[in-house]
Amino acid sequence: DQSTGCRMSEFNGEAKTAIGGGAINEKPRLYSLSSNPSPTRQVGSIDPDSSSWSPGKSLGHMLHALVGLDRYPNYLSRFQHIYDVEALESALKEKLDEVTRQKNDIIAKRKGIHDLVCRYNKSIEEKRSHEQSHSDTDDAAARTDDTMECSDSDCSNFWHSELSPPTSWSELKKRKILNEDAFKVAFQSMQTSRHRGRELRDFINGDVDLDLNPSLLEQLMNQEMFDVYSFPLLSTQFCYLLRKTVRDLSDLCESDTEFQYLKLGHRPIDLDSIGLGWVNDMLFNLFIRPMTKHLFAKSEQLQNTNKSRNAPSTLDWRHGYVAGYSSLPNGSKGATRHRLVPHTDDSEITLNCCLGEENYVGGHVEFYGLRGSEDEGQLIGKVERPNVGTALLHSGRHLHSVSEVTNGDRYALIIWSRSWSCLRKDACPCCYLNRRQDKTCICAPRWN
Ligand SMILES: O=C(O)CCC(=O)C(=O)O
Ligand SMILES: [Fe+2]
Repeated sequence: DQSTGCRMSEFNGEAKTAIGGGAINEKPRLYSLSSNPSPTRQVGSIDPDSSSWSPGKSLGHMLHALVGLDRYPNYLSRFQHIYDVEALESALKEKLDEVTRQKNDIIAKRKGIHDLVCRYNKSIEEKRSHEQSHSDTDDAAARTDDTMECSDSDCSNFWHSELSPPTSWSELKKRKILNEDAFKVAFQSMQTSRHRGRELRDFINGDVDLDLNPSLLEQLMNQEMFDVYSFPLLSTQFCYLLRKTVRDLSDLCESDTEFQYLKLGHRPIDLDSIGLGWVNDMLFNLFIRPMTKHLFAKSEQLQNTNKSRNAPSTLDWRHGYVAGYSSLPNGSKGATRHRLVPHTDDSEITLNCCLGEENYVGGHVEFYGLRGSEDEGQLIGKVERPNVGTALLHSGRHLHSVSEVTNGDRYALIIWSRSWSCLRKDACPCCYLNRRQDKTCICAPRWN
């Protein structure tokens, strides 16, 4: 989610809930959990409330217990009092209840968002039919009825033609989804690679890896500052379409009482949830993964060391959303951010593509060095106003912020990508973020 990045502690005092407040974490990271039902007292004479062991209050205690359970047989036999074990039991149950609550919430929300998108599509089709058929209204009504039914539960097949997934390289080109130069780099690289002639969908689905030609890439990309690269990615038309879709859906959600509970435009809009996951897949597989192999594989430890230097990057997960900012933040246009405090993303590599508007003021992306490096916290540089369609690529642990938007509205498509199979597999989150390799962490194999 867009609130799980870690932010810099010096900004902790800011308003967290106000619209446009700029903060991204709902909860300060104090290693404590919100509520803690007192463990029931059953055995022993010591007052359990006076015990300093408190996995329900201290996230640190809970993590100790999880590592202990994972590492030692009969770990819990070390606890003298059963109520201490029960304290752990109830803390874990509370977490499990939270997982179930969030799961049910997500299922219900996704269903609601799906219905909202259907309603939006219907209104577009109706408008088009109306425009097209002044002469033959009966025909138009019949056509409209055909498009009314939506049984596709993942929204992927019912978007109107401009937002449906492209099925071939020529369609991708014709529909002008990508910036022309970016398309050429991807297409020409495909044609000169061992996967020459493979279908676009094989790449978008991740069935085959695209090798981007390094010299074409060099012509396409710029280095903005240490560890931050930019390149033209999407066409201005497609940026406009994404921006308009986010605004229209947010507006419809706000104005229709049936959908208001969804509050779609009050948070960044997850592309998967509105049936546009193909955009994430396309950008992830055609650009983020192959570019990462050239730019970050070593520095971010994303290269599988068992494989050759040419092995694809180990990124295997993506999450994409449109974040909206405004000088007048408002949920009905999908722009509730005013600015964003310095933070790191919960991602290995982040893609940040400017969707416009054309004339917003402010909203610069500022960078403050890699978490875990000597430069952490130093302002390294800023990207003031990229062209619409231009993307930045940076590592998720590069601290960054967005300055206040002082006029107009600003939208950005953000894609977070991770490497569950490699970088995150054997590292605790803290060592992962700081790239510690000394193996002294409690989670490391040599501990104890
Ligand atoms: O809006 C931007 O340019 C950056 C957004 C961002 O950093 C985030 O959502 O994590
Ligand atoms: Fe971010």
